Amino acid sequence: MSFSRDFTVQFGHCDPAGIIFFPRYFEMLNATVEAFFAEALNYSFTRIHIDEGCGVPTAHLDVDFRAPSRLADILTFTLNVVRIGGSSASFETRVTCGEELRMTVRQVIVWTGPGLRPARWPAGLAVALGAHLTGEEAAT
Ligand SMILES: CC(C)(COP(=O)(O)OP(=O)(O)OC[C@H]1O[C@@H](n2cnc3c(N)ncnc32)[C@H](O)[C@@H]1OP(=O)(O)O)[C@@H](O)C(=O)NCCC(=O)NCCSC(=O)c1cc(O)c2ccccc2c1O
Repeated sequence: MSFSRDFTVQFGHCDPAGIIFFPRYFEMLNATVEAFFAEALNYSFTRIHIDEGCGVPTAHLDVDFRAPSRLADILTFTLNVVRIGGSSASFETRVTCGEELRMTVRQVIVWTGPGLRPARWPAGLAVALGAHLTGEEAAT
């Protein structure tokens, strides 16, 4: 099951060349992941970070920029969970503007407990992530 979020490219997202500056994509990506945890997994960043003193830092990012984005473009970030490990999970996010592919991201996040050490996914969160698993692992 995919999770999607739309962002409109604003003036402040763009560089003097008139295209989106790449760190702004990563902020949108993080906003997508944050919304995915809150809305799809019912496990907000406030609960993770403030209430439980845990975290989900990104350990790995693999990114391809396929076409530039410009002011007023409406970008759709579509996130899929493609792997769930003991303490990590892999997300794949496609960024499109209409039919055009703008960026693809493969991201590994790691559940961390106190002291930012890796820890096994809490059982309920693993189940919630599993409900969103797509691809080969979901079929097995
Ligand atoms: C991330 C670490 C805490 C991992 O610690 P360590 O390297 O000791 O991990 P292990 O070897 O024990 O492996 C545990 C687990 O992780 C997988 N893994 C580890 N490294 C990688 C990697 N480079 N690529 C892919 N996978 C990796 C490993 O396979 C194991 O998986 P299992 O499923 O088998 O258990 C540590 O490396 C660390 O602290 N790194 C620095 C993290 C960091 O600074 N990231 C950038 C800034 S943080 C950030 O951007 C961010 C912060 C948040 O709070 C977020 C919250 C929510 C969403 C996103 C956030 C976010 O992006």
